[in-house]
Amino acid sequence: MPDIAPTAPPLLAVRGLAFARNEQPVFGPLDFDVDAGEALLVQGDNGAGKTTLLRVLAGLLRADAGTIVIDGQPARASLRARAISYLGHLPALKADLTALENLQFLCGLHGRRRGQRPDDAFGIVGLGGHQDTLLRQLSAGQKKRLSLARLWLAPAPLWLLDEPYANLDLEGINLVNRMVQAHLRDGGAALLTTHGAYAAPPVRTRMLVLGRAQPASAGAE
Ligand SMILES: Nc1ncnc2c1ncn2[C@@H]1O[C@H](COP(=O)(O)OP(=O)(O)OP(=O)(O)O)[C@@H](O)[C@H]1O
Repeated sequence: MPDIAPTAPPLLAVRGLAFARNEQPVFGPLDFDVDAGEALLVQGDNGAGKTTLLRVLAGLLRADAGTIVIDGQPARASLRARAISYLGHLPALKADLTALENLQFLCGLHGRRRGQRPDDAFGIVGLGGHQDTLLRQLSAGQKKRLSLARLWLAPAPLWLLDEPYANLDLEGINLVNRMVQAHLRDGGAALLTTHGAYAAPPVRTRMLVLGRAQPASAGAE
């Protein structure tokens, strides 16, 4: 008998996923997989449903049809909480806490990767010296960098990144790409929405184009 090694399930498997508002379809039905070590670039025009898709995957909106399976398990709330880190348009940060207090608070909620401390993340995202700055005194780009620090600290393997490049300077854009590369190298996966042409990180990437009459997903390197 040949020795056939069992193959790992995709980190994310989506089948027949559809979402409608007021009976008007926003997207779907969609079928796609994302493997560990892979990025999925979600593209489409304004209003095509990119943010909605990420919010459905994160469990913030309920799908009308379809299944979401994470690492071989149905995506129940407790699994999503462990497995998914969602970076949305609005940073989930508290205006009257300092930058460091925000990270400590979020690590308390979501846990943190082994060996990583909130203090260390400031240097990684280029916010060194801002630990004690109140969140409301940070610029939009600095807030985005703080959200990236939270993402960096989170232990979740599946990153859902909605416009992660927005408000960032060129160095910040490179930072996102380096973070995604390192995360994928560590066996994670990332879904990214973006309008930026520069924004495909140099990693194994699939494309998902929403809002067009064509197959929903196509593989790409
Ligand atoms: N809270 C809401 N209530 C009602 N309709 C909404 C709401 N949010 C989004 N929509 C509608 O759902 C559709 C998809 O919006 P979504 O934000 O997912 O698009 P998107 O592809 O992310 O767009 P963009 O590129 O502009 O960010 C749009 O037609 C939008 O008008």
